[in-house]
Amino acid sequence: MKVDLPVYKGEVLDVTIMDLTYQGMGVAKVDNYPIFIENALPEEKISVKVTKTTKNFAFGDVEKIQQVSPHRVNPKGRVYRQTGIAPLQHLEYSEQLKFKQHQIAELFAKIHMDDVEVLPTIGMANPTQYRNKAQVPVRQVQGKLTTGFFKKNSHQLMPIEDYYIQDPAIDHAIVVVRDILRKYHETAFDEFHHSGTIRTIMVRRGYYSHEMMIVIVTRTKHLPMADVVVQEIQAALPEVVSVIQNVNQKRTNVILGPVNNVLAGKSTINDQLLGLTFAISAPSFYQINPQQTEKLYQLAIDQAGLTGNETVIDAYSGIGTISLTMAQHAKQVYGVDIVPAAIDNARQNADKNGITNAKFVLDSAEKAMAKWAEDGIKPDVVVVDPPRKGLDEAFIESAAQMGPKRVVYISCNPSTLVRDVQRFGERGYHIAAPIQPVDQFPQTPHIESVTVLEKD
Ligand SMILES: C[S@@+](CC[C@H](N)C(=O)[O-])C[C@H]1O[C@@H](n2cnc3c(N)ncnc32)[C@H](O)[C@@H]1O
Repeated sequence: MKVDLPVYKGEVLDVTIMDLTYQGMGVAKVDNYPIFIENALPEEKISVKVTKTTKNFAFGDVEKIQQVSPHRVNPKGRVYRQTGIAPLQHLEYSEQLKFKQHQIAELFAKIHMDDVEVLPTIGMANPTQYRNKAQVPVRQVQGKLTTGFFKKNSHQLMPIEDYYIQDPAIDHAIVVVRDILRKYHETAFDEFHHSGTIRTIMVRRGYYSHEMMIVIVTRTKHLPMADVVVQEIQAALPEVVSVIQNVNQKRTNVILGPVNNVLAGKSTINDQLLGLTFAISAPSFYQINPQQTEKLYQLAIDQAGLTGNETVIDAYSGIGTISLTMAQHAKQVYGVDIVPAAIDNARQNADKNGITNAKFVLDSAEKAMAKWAEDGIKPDVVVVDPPRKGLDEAFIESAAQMGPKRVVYISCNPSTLVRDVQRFGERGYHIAAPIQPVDQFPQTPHIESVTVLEKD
């Protein structure tokens, strides 16, 4: 059935921006029909060109900003917007922090939990150059092996050397590695023909340790001239303690493949968090904003209310960062993660820090939780830090059955947080303190927060 829409593709019209979506796009409405517009801020009056219409909403591009928001700041340039590296960079930082606070509050209000208090977001003094990890695609651009970022919603590589939100030492390393790969005529990955060698360069750098890991992700098992390439990388970048070839032969958007060959140095780098040392391997998760992570973890520790006598479960433990920090204030900690390298690192990290009251299992959190419940483990506190999709319902069921006094929920996605809080609510848990957002991802719309739930 043909639907009459209030706007048509190609139309240019004047609108006022009312709001920002969770992705940081401006929202205007024509007869209640929303148009989502990049690089448009609330209260701005703009001329928008409609680029796409669907039954329920449209997308548009800014043609001209007629009235500029007082909160608009000088962005770094078009490429940064087009690639989505820093989609909120045009919004004053203090407003970004408010935006994140309000996003969480609004999502709770939508499910009629208006009484949930959300505190102002804890931000950074310098909200740029914070990322300790980069994964940049490598493609052939104008006949040359090139590094950069994909244009949004495409696989068109835009060459970039200054990534703005990454540690500048990492930006420098990417250019150095790119030039060495060019010098030895390595070929860039071609997705369309599934040919060429180098798919991605990944760099990790310890914030305190300055140890650097370079991961060269290849489509092929063989990396031509590997010896000289590695020698030159080590000579040019003295901080490098680990060079790894990761082999990913699949036709996939997943960045890392299953095979990691250490080409030089160690398989891990070390870094510190809250005074503990952690070994981190290529496939393991490690928080990307170390300065904010310390604030986040400290909050989680405080909210857990540990006195030294508690049993704690840290589900989605990664390399054991939260588990081991909490183990210093608890009787026993159990951690679980689904990635084998992360659990190897977690066990190694317990030894490294002389911590003997933390036990790690390799499993899915939902299965481990069910087993621990069967084994009669009675945690006082359950800490969860799941990926964006949030918690599995079976996990929540087992957690509630175990009856911990507190659940500390570290969330990187407010939508799934809200859903999971409701599910905990159905099983006798309520929010016990104001939710605290911590800005782990300045210049982007991503929102991290800590929520504490207590048994009714
Ligand atoms: C957001 S990270 C948190 C890691 C850790 N807490 C930290 O702060 O470094 C989420 C972790 O969940 C793990 N993960 C994803 N799905 C899982 C599952 N079903 N069961 C257990 N762990 C899972 C990932 O490997 C990753 O280490």
